[in-house]
Formats: sequence, structure tokens, C-alpha cells
Amino acid sequence: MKLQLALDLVDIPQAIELIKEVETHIDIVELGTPVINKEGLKAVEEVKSAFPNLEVLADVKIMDAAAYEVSNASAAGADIVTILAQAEDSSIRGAVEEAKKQGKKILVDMIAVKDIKTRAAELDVLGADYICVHTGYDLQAEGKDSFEDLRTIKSVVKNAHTAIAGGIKLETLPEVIEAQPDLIIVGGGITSKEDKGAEAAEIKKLIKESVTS
Ligand SMILES: O=C(CO)[C@H](O)[C@H](O)COP(=O)(O)O
Repeated sequence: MKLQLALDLVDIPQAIELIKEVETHIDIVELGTPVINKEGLKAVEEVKSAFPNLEVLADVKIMDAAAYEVSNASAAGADIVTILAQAEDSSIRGAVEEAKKQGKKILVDMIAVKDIKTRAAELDVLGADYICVHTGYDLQAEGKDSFEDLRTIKSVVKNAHTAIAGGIKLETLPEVIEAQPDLIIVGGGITSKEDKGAEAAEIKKLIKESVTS
């Protein structure tokens, strides 16, 4: 079970400073959509060159022209690139094929999908590397989470790794861990804390304990 730090509300220098505080406790660092919208793929380039040993995810949330977008994010140094589950099947196929060509991985984001079970099963067949249930900020504000959705996709996904994102924090981690995703994505649950290193260490410790127990 891997831990991904999501960075959304920072610029490039802030991202680099923040990663320094937590780098020994995380497996993947995500340059979030707001960061890439603001700074461009330069954010991916600079973070990958500052932290070559970390896997870097570019949360570009592709909807179309998928192979082209994956090739650009890959060239910038992304190891994992995101596409939206609501994209056409041909776009998902294009993303998966291009990622394979570049030696990269595709994470498909299920944000706003209504029939999670059916779409997750389709994405699994289409060759997604990760299928991620995700409650975005706007639904988090209404008190929603993705814990039930994770259990649902786990029941149908046979090949892909499963992931969960959206408002996860130390207090809610045990419920997430119980559902055994392959990847847990935490943003504000770490970045909003005074001592980010300590919070990330504690989260990583719980994850490690669950794997060995
Ligand atoms: O993709 C995102 C928003 O669209 C975030 O990166 C994701 O939700 C994780 O951040 P947080 O833990 O703060 O919700």
C-alpha cells in the first residue's frame, strides 16, 4: 500500500520546500491540477529533477487528446498521469497505449462518475494501471467521502491497482486501510498541519503496520 502526497494549493518553490519535509515518508508526490493549471508542466519538471527518487504524478485530469497529453506529461518527467473516467473509451485506450510506450502509468480518476461499479469494471478491461475513487473538494464540503465507493470498486477490479483520494486524514485512515486500497492519496490531511513531517510519518506508520499485521 503506497502513500501519495497531493499538492494542490502551492507554487513550485512552496511545493519543493513542502516535499523536503515529508519526502522520506511518501512514495509518490502529486502535482495537483491547480498547480499545473497555474504553473504548467514546468512544475512536474522541477519537482522530478529535485526529487528523482520519488515517483511523480501529474494530475492533468485528461478528457481528450489523451495520447498527446500523456506524451507531454511524460516528457516533463511524470511517472504517472491522470485521466478522467468520464473520458471516451478511445481516449482511455490512447492514454494507456501512450503511457506503455513511454514506460509510464495511467491513473483513472472516478470523480463525478455515477455508476462506479460498471465504469470501474470497464476501465479495468481497458488497461488502467490505477483506478481511483475520488471525492473532490466541492463534495467534501458537503460532507461526502469515497469509502463506500472504494469497497465497490474493489469488488469488480481484477487487474488494476485501486486508489482513493479526497479529504483523507489520520483520523479517517483506519477505515480506508481496512478496505485495502493499493494507493492512498492525502493532500490537506498533511499539508494543513503545522508539523507536516510528523503527520506524514504517522500516516506512513499506520499504513506499514497494516501491511505487516
Ligand atoms: O485531486 C484533488 C482535487 O481535485 C486532490 O489532490 C485530492 O482530492 C487530494 O487532496 P485532499 O486530500 O486535500 O482532498
